[in-house]
Amino acid sequence: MDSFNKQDPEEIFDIVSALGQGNYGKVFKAICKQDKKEYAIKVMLVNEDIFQISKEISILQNCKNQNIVGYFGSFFKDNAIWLVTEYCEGGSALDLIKIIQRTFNEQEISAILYQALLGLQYLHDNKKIHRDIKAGNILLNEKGEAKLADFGVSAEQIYTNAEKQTLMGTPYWMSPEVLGNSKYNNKTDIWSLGITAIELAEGEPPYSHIHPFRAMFAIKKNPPQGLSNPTQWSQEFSDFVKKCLTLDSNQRPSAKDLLSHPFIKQAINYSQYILSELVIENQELIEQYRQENFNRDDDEDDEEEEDEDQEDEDEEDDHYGHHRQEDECYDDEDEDKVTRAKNKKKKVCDQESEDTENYIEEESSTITDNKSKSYSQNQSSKFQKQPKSQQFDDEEDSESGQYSQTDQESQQVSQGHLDEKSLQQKVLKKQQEKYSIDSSKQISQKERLLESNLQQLASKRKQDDSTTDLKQLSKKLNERSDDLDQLSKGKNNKGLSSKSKELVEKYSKNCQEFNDTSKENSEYDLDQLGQILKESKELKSQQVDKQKKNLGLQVDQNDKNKQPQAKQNTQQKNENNNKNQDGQEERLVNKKKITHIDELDDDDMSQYNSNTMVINKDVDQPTNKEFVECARQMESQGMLGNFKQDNQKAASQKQQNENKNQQQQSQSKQELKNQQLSNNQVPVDQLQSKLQKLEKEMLLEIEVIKDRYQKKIDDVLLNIQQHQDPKAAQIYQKCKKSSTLLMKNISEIHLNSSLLEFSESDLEKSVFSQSKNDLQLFEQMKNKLLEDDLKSQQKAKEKKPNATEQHKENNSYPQNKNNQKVEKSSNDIEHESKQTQQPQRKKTLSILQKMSKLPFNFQVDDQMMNDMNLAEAHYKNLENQTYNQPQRSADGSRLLGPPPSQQQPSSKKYLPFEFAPIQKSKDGNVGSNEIQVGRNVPFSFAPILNNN
Ligand SMILES: Nc1ncnc2c1ncn2[C@@H]1O[C@H](COP(=O)(O)OP(=O)(O)OP(=O)(O)O)[C@@H](O)[C@H]1O
Repeated sequence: MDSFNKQDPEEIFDIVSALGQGNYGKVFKAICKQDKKEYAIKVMLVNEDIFQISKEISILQNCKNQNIVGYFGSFFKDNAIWLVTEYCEGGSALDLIKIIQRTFNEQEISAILYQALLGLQYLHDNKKIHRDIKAGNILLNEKGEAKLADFGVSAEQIYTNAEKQTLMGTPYWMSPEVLGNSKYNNKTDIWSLGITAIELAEGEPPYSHIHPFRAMFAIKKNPPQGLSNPTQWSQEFSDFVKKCLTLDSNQRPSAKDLLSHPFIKQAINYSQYILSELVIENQELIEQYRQENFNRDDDEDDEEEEDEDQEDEDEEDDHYGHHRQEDECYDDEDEDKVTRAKNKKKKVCDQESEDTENYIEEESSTITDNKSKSYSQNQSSKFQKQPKSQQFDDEEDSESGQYSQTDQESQQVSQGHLDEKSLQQKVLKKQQEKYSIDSSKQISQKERLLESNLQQLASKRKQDDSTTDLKQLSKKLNERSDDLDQLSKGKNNKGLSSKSKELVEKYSKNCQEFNDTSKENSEYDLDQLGQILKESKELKSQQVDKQKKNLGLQVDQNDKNKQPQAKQNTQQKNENNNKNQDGQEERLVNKKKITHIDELDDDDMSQYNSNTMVINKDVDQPTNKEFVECARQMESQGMLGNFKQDNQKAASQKQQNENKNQQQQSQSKQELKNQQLSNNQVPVDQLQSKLQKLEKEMLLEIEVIKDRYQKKIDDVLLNIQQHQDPKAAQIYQKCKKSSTLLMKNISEIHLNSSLLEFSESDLEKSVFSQSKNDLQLFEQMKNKLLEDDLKSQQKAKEKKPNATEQHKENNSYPQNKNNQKVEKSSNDIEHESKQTQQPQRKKTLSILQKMSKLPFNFQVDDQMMNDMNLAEAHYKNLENQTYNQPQRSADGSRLLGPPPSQQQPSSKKYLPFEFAPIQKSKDGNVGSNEIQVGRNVPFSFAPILNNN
């Protein structure tokens, strides 16, 4: 009694709430009036075993370790012992499993077991055996410390019974050596720790589905070897459990050994952190759980007072409890009843059950008196109604299974009950006081809890639902617009760089991902989508017109007319709808929401498509093969719907047409490509086809989304209208909200789409300006050649009079050496002129040839066309002149044909016939003799004459 504090504990502590109910008494949370710290007080009724309890307490007093629950003192009041220990905010590991409604994960398990092992190591080093290791006896606090508790009683029992091989502990956690009545040592705690590991992982110890008494024999006969389903767990964990459950206790590793097991070693760094988080995170739930339990226990106690029989049944239901005295009068029927009532899953086969039953019969008679005694002693009744003195004194009654109480004992029990009852009432009163004082605090706490729950829910939702996907998507699309930026830069640098190619591929991938993610999100706002599509369509149409104008192309009036036509169609459709649905006004009002989305039906989409494509229609459309491939990809993702069929039809038709043209085109395309490459020009077709493919993909995406929108919104509206379904209305609202995000992404698509167009237009401009440059170059060269030509003409004129004179003098083409000389010198001049002009001509013509094959229907200006036509005509004329002019024989007596070298003038091959249609002169003659050399004809194109 010396070890007990003589003071009245109620003067020292304020009991604030109940923490739990153990087999030996209730545990309360108390605040020390002096230091204002929180403590846990276990209130146990005592009897003449008080000396033994004080011995236990003294042992507890000697245990000072971070992983053993701290002891602060004990009080004796009203036949009850108040055991004051440190308060652990998290309660027991078993409590936590119930609170968080899940078993622990491996990290958490290793964290708990690591610290439990530290506690065990301390105990074992101090020659103590806990003997009741289980999840319910491992307490956790906010600091993340795990502490072994409830060992006080065990410690006492160690002293008194260890030498006698006493049956101690809680059946499911008991080691085979304890159950086998053989000598045991601290390794029994290791076994129990192994079972605890299973309990933490699976929620229950092995054999928990059968009655504790039967389980004892089952364990002995067929000891558990490890986790039920080791493949679900890591090898380390599985191995750890196996090692703990080594049958031969000598071979079983010690706490120290296990502290260096890989499964435990890994927890050294995170153990406290993880557990602290677990406790803090669930603090509110823990409080709630305690409160509920306290109220429930209180109710149960009231019922027990009213009905003793009921109380006995409650004791039978003590499934996880220690052995009870009633075990001696164990009744198979009762046990079956309990087992059935528990409705536990059957892990052990029937054969085993039968075996165990037989075993019970055999073995129960062999349990020693001593064992029975200690067994009974350990199994004091749940609410302490069975005084320990009787457990020891009334052996006969215990063994025969008779439960009898003397009046005196009944008095004690009732007194005990009263004490406990009054204490509870006090607690309740205190709680009420506290709650009334702190009611506002409580409310705000609850609000906070609610708020944090909502936040958690929201953040979970955020993670779970597709809004996250949309956010990611938006990010990706943003990236994509950067990509396109870079792409256009790449383009300006002439040709698709590998980087650009990479970007295009990346973009396609993004599109793909967009499709995937948007598929999951079915809550779109059709209204807004429709609006955006409409705007985008208009914008695009404007852009197209502008670009066409810039390029000197005619704006397709049909295109302009198409849109209003589509609108007219839709309006017509709507009007019809209205007519058909006369008398259903309400529905019409709502239907409008859909109908103006109907405006963006297939008509508009195809219009939209044609608008976006018109600029490229003569250039290099993506092949149908590519298109079909794209459609196929989307189909494989189940995204095409009706759109697919239409497009497939269109695609196959297009394919047929294209096949016809393909052969013709491919040759010229290849030529153009080669030329472009050789001239270091933009490989326009490559770029164009890529860009168009991207554009197509985007349009498909939009179409798919639009379809899905329509269906969803239709459904929802129908529900609202027809069934007045409030849930549908809610969904609709939700739909509206979530659509904002989606719209952002759709706008992104359009933004990018515009970007794409802009880059197309950039491309065109760049080609156009390049062509312009070429034109200027051409002009410069032409002028220079003209100048040169005039100069050489001038020169020729200066020298020609002699020749002419001589020619006049020698009308009959005499064989005159001088004459010949003169002729030769004239020819020389012409040849000189030809030689200087030829490279320049070559260059000019190559430019013209290049230009003739330029994309985008490049148009040659009038002046240039005129020049070229004149050049051609002049050439023809000269050719005729040359061929028609009679040559004279060397003696001048007869006319000869043109020399072989001039029969096919070499300059002919330079003429750009391909692109310069022959322009007839005013009189309708082409290349007539009327055209005079050196007057209207650009001299550069005139073939050099050999005026022999
Ligand atoms: N120091 C403590 N801090 C916080 N809660 C505690 C503390 N001690 C006990 N509890 C709570 O009280 C409950 C009852 O504890 P107690 O040790 O009396 O019983 P038990 O371990 O559940 O059963 P048994 O009596 O079989 O050992 C525990 O489950 C735990 O939730």
